[in-house]
Amino acid sequence: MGLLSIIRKIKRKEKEMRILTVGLDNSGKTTIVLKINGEDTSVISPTLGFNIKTITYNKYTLNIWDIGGQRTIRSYWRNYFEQTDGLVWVVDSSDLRRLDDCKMELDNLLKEEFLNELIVGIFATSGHYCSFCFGFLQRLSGASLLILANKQDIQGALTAAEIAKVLNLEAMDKTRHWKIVGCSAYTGEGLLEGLDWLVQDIASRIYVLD
Ligand SMILES: Nc1nc2c(ncn2[C@@H]2O[C@H](COP(=O)(O)OP(=O)(O)OP(=O)(O)O)[C@@H](O)[C@H]2O)c(=O)[nH]1
Ligand SMILES: [Mg+2]
Repeated sequence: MGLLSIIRKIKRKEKEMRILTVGLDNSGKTTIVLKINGEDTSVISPTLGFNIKTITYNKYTLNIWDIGGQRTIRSYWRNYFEQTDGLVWVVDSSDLRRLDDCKMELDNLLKEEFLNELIVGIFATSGHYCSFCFGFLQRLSGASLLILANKQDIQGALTAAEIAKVLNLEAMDKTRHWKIVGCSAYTGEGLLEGLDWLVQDIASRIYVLD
């Protein structure tokens, strides 16, 4: 594949973003995605596989994958990493007992996601110096990471700053683009602020050729 066709390929796809929503079970992933999409959030059940929503946001088409977070199905998360532009990690800020578990799962996820992107990038582009460089540069920092400190409407919930401390986000790999936002899927507070940052960050990171 020549340089021009690579650029064309990138430009054709630039309006689409693949976003993965993950986090422990009961953290509010499905409720958040429904709320963002303007759907009824009153009847929700645990996600046993995944749901996909396609949402038009500004000039972008977002393919949002909402993956079930129960312990027994967490090992399947890695199956969804390929070509992911944005990761949304949802935390139940009121579930203090499970914050250690939450931190451990996030650390594991980031390690796996980074390796996966790197391996895919190398195999998909092997033999082509230019495309290797593009793939490598695009993926170097891994997906943009938005952490949603959900359920801020519950009394006693930790703030976004407190969650950031517990998850030790400042110690994260410096190449990773991340942001934490406090939100409530019930009131809608914080959701658009988070989504806005994510979409802008992906756009500036991936579509550098625009
Ligand atoms: N108070 C409050 N409850 C919430 C909020 N978001 C979600 N919930 C509730 O938390 C529970 C779990 O929400 P889900 O959206 O199913 O959580 P999930 O992360 O998709 O769970 P899994 O699919 O099992 O991984 C439901 O009873 C929701 O109504 C929130 O912002 N505030
Ligand atoms: Mg769910």
